[in-house]
Amino acid sequence: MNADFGAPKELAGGLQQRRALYQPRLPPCLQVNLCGPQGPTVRAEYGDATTTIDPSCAHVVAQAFPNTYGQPLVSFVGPADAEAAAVEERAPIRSTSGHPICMRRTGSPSPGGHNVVWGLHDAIKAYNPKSVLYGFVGGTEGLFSNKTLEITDDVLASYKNQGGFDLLGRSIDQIRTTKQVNYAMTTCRSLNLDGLVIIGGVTSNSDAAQLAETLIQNNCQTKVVGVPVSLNGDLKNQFVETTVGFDTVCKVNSQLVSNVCLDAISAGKYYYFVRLMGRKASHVAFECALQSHPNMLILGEEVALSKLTLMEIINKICDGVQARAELGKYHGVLLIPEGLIESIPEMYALIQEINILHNNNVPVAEMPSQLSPWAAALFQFLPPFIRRELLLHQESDNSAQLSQIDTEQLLAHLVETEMIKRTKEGRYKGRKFSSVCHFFGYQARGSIPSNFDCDYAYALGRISLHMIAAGLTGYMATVANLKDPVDKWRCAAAPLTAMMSVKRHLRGPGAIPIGRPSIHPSPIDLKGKAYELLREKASSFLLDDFYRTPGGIQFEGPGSDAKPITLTIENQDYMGDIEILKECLSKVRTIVKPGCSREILKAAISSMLSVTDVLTVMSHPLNAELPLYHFK
Ligand SMILES: O=P(O)(O)OC[C@H]1O[C@](O)(CO)[C@@H](O)[C@@H]1O
Repeated sequence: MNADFGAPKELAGGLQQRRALYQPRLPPCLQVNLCGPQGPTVRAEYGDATTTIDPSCAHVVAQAFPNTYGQPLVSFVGPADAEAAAVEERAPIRSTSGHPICMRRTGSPSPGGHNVVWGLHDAIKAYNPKSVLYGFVGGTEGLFSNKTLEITDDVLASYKNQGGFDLLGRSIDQIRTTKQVNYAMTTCRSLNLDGLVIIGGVTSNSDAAQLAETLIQNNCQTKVVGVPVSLNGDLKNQFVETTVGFDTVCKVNSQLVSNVCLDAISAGKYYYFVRLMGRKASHVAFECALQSHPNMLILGEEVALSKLTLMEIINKICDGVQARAELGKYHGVLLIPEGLIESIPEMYALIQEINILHNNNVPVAEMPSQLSPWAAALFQFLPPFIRRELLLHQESDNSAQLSQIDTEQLLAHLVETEMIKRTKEGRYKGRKFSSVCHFFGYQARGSIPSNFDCDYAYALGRISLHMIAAGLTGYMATVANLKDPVDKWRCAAAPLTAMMSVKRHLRGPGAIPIGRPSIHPSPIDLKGKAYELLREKASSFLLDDFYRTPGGIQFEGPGSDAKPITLTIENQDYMGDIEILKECLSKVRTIVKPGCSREILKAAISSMLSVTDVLTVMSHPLNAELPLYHFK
């Protein structure tokens, strides 16, 4: 374990130091703490009782969480003057911010994670300066073994608005077994904690729900609160619009992808196969495609829905390569999510067989010989590097180690083989196919967080304190209206059980046990507006080299308040966007002549504006009137 957790960091002059001075903007209801130590506090308002996201399993969730199921939604509002409480009258709070992370799935470092701790610290001190905030060093293992670091202004100074999660670190990814839960409970008791804040994605927050329930059952007073932090962007539901870290990671990766696009078109000789992080869901790859317009994007969700086989995917890519060759183009960029491999039906079945062998403690060297005949045949067909990677021990959610499987190399290898075959058969007459592979994974995770992630994370940290102060347990801190400026954000808390569902999955041949209730990753909405837009543009992306260069993250000036396209589009209120529409029109005015045809207008809009703007213009009720409206 790193002994230097919490040690002051030397910040590079210029940008890094300047970022440390950035003061996150606060949603209105949280600004009250700025009124000074005697100022009023935030008030919790209780709404309707909740059930679960999937009503068909409400009874299972209710049974598993008898004390925390059905709790009401809570929203936080500014104070009523009469209720203003002097700081001195409030009892101090002892809270910790655990980062129960680790392993490989949830809780991995996400840009913005430090600001949750900072927000919580500032809120706890504003609540009562005598309150104490501890962080568990080394993540979950620090929680189990009660290794804490007191978070103070001095400790935080060089971590504000900085990337990574090196303030507290990470270890394993779960608080799940009875032993682990008991260790956590012992720590909560021995520190006499009022609250435990768990920062992470779907897995960490599912574990938080279980811990909250267990603590109540064991009369432990510590309140457990979850905070949605995950670069994967897959903790998304009617209560949670996005997770902290997703915006930054997509911006960094979009820049890298667009750099590769420009390189591809400049050199004109390589196909770049780029794999992006995101676990089972493809949100990161999807957002990066909307930002940078690569030639192809293979979404895991599409593959799973259409049950595309590996060879069908390869043929689809080869058809694209061939269509481009007919236009004289021998370069291109293809994006894939790391979860693609598990979305391919036969690969999924193979991975499941390997998992069963792992669960039965079969030595890795003996596994290939114990596969079923069809799985063994598929396994033998795969290149040796993929075989080795597939045999790695699975993650705690039974999935393969997705970050370690070079799916982009597998696809590039099979595409090359197929293109050679097509050449030999006389079906392809173009130049030799050449590929270069990349995995854009870890390089984005430690990035300096965007303004959006800084603000969002800091607000969630502050909300956590108000949740603990209100006595909430088994809840997640949430912020609504994220697509709008911060002064329109609404702060709330939603019961973790309300986000749960139960998945049925096979654990052994023929067995049909029911999974435990948990928060599951949300896939891309294949009926959503963003996906519809991407589909509309797919053939133009494939053939026209419609690359877009969003550039690096901006911290000041134009672009510094840009939000994820998917977040914006899915929450777009077209009627309310007349201002954006007008702005789009004024940009278009500079390149098309009055009275031009609708097609030219559409092309101009597409080439000049971001996809968000295009969608805004094209879907706006005034769209039908556009030429008249604007050009008369
Ligand atoms: O750092 P590790 O343990 O390799 O974890 C990698 C995993 O973490 C994530 O970056 C975030 O959950 C995933 O996209 C990836 O599969």
